[in-house]
Amino acid sequence: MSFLVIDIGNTRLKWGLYEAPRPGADLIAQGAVFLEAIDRLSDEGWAALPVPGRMLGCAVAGQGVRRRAEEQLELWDLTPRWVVSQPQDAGVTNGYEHPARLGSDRWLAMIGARARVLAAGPARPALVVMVGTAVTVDAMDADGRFLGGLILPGFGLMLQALESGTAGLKVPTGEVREFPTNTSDALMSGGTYGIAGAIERMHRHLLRRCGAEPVLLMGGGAAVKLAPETDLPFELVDTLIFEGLLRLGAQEFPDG
Ligand SMILES: Nc1ncnc2c1ncn2[C@@H]1O[C@H](COP(=O)(O)OP(=O)(O)O)[C@@H](O)[C@H]1O
Ligand SMILES: CC(C)(COP(=O)(O)O)[C@@H](O)C(=O)NCCC(=O)O
Ligand SMILES: [K+]
Repeated sequence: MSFLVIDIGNTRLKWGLYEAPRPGADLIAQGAVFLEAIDRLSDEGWAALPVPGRMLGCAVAGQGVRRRAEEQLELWDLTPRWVVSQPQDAGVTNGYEHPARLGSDRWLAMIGARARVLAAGPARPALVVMVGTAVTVDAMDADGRFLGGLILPGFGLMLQALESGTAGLKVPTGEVREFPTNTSDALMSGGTYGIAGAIERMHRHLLRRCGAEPVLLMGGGAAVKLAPETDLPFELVDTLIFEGLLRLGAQEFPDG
């Protein structure tokens, strides 16, 4: 039975239709829309899709946005199910003080990352970086224990904050330069190196804590902007959250 996965972030809703709720299942179709366009999904992106049999999603953009997505899901006879971060699931242990307060997108990305690490060989620590509206840098040890993570503003939010909080920083988009010599480049380089620096810092913390080189996995809409400035070896994976949803989906819907 086909399986619809949905990831609602603070900028865009990403969706994917898989052939079954099972890790490694074939992706039949996928798409992404800005939150403003959610209300058109049933008329546009979803209109011609084969009817999904099951659905599982995560939503960190608030109740109102989630409800708008649920209205679009009425196109089909589906029960919407949304993931809440658990103390432990799918081989990952949640070290947050209040496990349910961890963003469900982060939780799913770590579940997806854990499966990837184990599939690639002997267990290793992992650094899971999601570059979206916000940037999260989450550390997981070789036993699948989430140790803790950082939250930073993403590219858009950093620039918006600087633009609205100052008189002299309303400038066109710049380039990343080692030694920026104009305002545009200074802003773009500051944001990029700010995020890259946080990743390097957390990588160091994790290496020190675990005594083993972590795998660095990066995803999210703006991960490609960061990739050229990341000196550490990394892997770009845009489907980490979907992979987490497939794993949880396989548990939730064991007979497909
Ligand atoms: N099509 C696009 N147009 C403009 N910016 C984009 C686009 N896709 C991704 N981005 C960048 O990625 C960020 C959002 O990534 P996304 O993964 O959709 O975030 P979220 O999960 O928070 O909704 C934006 O802040 C922007 O920098
Ligand atoms: C950190 C986030 C805002 C990231 O959201 P995104 O950039 O994917 O839109 C989201 O995961 C969230 O609201 N988390 C809850 C707080 C926490 O994880 O501690
Ligand atoms: K994010």
